[in-house]
Amino acid sequence: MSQPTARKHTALPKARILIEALPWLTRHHGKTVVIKFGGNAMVDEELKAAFAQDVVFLRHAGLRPVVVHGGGPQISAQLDRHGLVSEFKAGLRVTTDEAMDVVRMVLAGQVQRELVGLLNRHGPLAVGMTGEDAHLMSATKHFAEIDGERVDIGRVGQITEIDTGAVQALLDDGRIPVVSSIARSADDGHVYNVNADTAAAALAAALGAETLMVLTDVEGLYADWPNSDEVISRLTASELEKLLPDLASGMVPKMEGCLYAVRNGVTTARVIDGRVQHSILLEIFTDEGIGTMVLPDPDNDSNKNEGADR
Ligand SMILES: Nc1ncnc2c1ncn2[C@@H]1O[C@H](COP(=O)(O)OP(=O)(O)O)[C@@H](O)[C@H]1O
Ligand SMILES: CC(=O)N[C@@H](CCC(=O)OP(=O)(O)O)C(=O)O
Repeated sequence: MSQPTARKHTALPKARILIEALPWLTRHHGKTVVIKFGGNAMVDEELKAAFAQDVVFLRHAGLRPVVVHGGGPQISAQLDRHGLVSEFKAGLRVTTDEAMDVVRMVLAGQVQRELVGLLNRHGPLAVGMTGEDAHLMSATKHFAEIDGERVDIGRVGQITEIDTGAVQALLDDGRIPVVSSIARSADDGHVYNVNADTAAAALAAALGAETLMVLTDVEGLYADWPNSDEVISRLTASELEKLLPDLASGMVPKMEGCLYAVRNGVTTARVIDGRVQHSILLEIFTDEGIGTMVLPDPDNDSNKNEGADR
């Protein structure tokens, strides 16, 4: 006779955990969240599977998650197999026409397919697309700026327009769009390689997303990288803007993207450690968060549309 009572008690902590999440879930019900999964965080099979579980959890909890994925290391490995060297300028890959074919093949044919497969283990949810599909992302050629000089870095694109129609239709249908950061050229028949952080931020702003979450291979934005591992836990758009000139490598497009997002209607942009299992749920369900949170300036009306160059 005592068994049912004992079972009830064992389940009580689980019930409490679910109820603790209730205020967050109520606040975010129906909201769009754009999650950028960086190539450097996609290193381990268990981590990738846990990432997919978190995204599916958000979807079943009533949010509208959109995944934008990277794949920098995977592209570099494939270029290497083709005997092509990888060179980055201002955090962006110098992309020859030959390299562009490899970029497209790896992002759309390999990395995106793998994520779609992992998400669809949980049901008919994920649909992969690139920025080429249904005019999702149009771009023109982007020139890097190095020491005040305009530098040609090949087929790297700067997003000029986003048509969110197809993504919204998928979200309305209960699907999880998984987007590769390749854009169609607005002026010739080519395609462009767009940094995935930049693409995620632009898409988050265009969708009017509540949150942009960027998963990477560090704990967050370090105050004095590489000399110290002190993570900046939260900062405003203006504070971030002051730090931008001192940032290096992959953090440049990431933080420019966060700045653009919060200055164009996204409520928070977060950089979190994708090497930690279930980092998305940890970020959501811990009050202080686990990474770096960028917030709009208290009165951000004057900042509208002054974000990063794109
Ligand atoms: N201030 C900083 N804080 C954290 N990481 C930084 C900083 N400046 C440069 N980095 C570098 O940026 C990298 C993250 O960018 P990137 O390699 O492009 O990751 P992803 O593949 O996730 O987009 C980190 O691994 C680190 O080496
Ligand atoms: C122009 C440019 O640099 N494009 C990136 C696109 C992939 C990407 O951004 O991947 P991560 O998020 O893993 O860095 C590249 O070719 O590596």
